[in-house]
Amino acid sequence: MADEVILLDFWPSPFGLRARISLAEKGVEYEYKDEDLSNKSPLLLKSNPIHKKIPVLIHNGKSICESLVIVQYIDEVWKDKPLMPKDPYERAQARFWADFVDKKLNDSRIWRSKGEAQEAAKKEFIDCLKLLEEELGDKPFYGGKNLGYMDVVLVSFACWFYTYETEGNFSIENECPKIIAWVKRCMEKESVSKSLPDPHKVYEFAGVLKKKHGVE
Ligand SMILES: N[C@@H](CCC(=O)N[C@@H](CS)C(=O)NCC(=O)O)C(=O)O
Repeated sequence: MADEVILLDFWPSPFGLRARISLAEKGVEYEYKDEDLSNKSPLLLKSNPIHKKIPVLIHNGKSICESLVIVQYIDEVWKDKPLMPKDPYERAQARFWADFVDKKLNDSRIWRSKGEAQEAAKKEFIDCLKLLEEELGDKPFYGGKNLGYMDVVLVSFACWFYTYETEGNFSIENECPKIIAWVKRCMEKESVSKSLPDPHKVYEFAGVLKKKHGVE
């Protein structure tokens, strides 16, 4: 019997995008369900009762939560085009940098705030990207010759870069040209270019969110 794969997601979510890119890389067919996060579906509440967040992957009735866990699960179940490095040390490094992205890079103050808070967020963001540039080194991808786990984890934020730049009034390419060159390389992969939403649509969405939360 064919696998039943459902993804509970929300279109501009970088976390959901990690699952979408991984499933596309592996060529897995699935049912996509876009959630209204202000009115979460009973299925989402039942499948992720702890955090009540997207993404949730439901594979043959079993739910898997948290994007980093989901990407690793997808990689273990569908073995074609491995995302995780084979070597245990390199795997540990990939997990370390993925954790770094979630703890340090993911900061909505860069587009939601103004003044000092925004400047501080911008500086931290650029500092993080510079460290990530160093980690990439001369490799085409974090995964080496091919797209790997860390590439999937980080590139999911690329559709937000336009919002960060427009709201923060800076150019990521000027600050971190190697990161932008890497994003362009990732976008040559159909799994990435077909998954990432239009950055202008994301910007419009961010504007709506700011208005809703009373940020000018
Ligand atoms: N650590 C989680 C973060 C997921 C997350 O923050 N999801 C957001 C959308 S981008 C969400 O579902 N928010 C709904 C809520 O907080 O109620 C992951 O990596 O999956």
